[in-house]
Amino acid sequence: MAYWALTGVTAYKPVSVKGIRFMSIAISTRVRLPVILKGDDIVETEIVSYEGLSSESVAIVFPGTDKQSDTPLVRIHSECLTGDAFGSALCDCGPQLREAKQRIAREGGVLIYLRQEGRGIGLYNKLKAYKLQQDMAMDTFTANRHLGFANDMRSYDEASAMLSALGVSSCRLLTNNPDKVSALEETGIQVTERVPTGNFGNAHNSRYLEAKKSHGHFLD
Ligand SMILES: Nc1nc2c(ncn2[C@@H]2O[C@H](COP(=O)(O)OP(=O)(O)OP(=O)(O)O)[C@@H](O)[C@H]2O)c(=O)[nH]1
Ligand SMILES: [Zn+2]
Repeated sequence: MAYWALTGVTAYKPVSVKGIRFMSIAISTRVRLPVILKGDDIVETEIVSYEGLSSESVAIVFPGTDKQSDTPLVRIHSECLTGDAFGSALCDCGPQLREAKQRIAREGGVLIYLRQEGRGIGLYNKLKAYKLQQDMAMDTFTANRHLGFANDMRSYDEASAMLSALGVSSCRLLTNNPDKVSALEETGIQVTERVPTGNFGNAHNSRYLEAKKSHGHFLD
């Protein structure tokens, strides 16, 4: 199911032309956003909002993006309130987001922050999935299915449209997730290189990382 169908919010739906899906969205607001990388190391970015999305997803454009070749470094990050904001050790999202900001700040590029919490099932359902993992020893994907969802409910059509609206038609993608690479290619954004994101294992997320690996993630 597409994400906008899950959330019940109407967005402009993608149309298919010669097998490539397109979405019609437009940039709404671009505004300066200084971002703290570490200590007093601050980078001047721009945050971008859009019209026509199913949720309030944003792009963060780092300086130097337009000076790069035609293939900026891009990270498409799905929202994880627990990991991104609270520093949860149950997943690897927090360290991945920090890594992405630091790497993209070094050379320019774009961070797409998709409001697809819990792989698209939403925060409260993700917490239910955590409960099943903790009480019934289910893995992250089994817990999703137990709740009546697919393994992964995300769509990257909007991410692709957000990049296109910024003039990005090809990129180097910071990810270990093969689905993100193929989804961008299917929507007409060329991925010239998959740049691996780090392996941020700890004592609490080993089962989560193992489950991702068994579902095709490139994790060593
Ligand atoms: N349903 C569910 N979602 C989870 C769980 N743990 C983390 N997540 C969500 O998984 C998503 C991870 O997103 P990303 O880091 O962008 O993507 P990824 O698929 O791990 O791929 P990478 O690009 O390699 O990081 C976030 O939306 C988290 O909220 C879980 O146990 N159950
Ligand atoms: Zn997370």
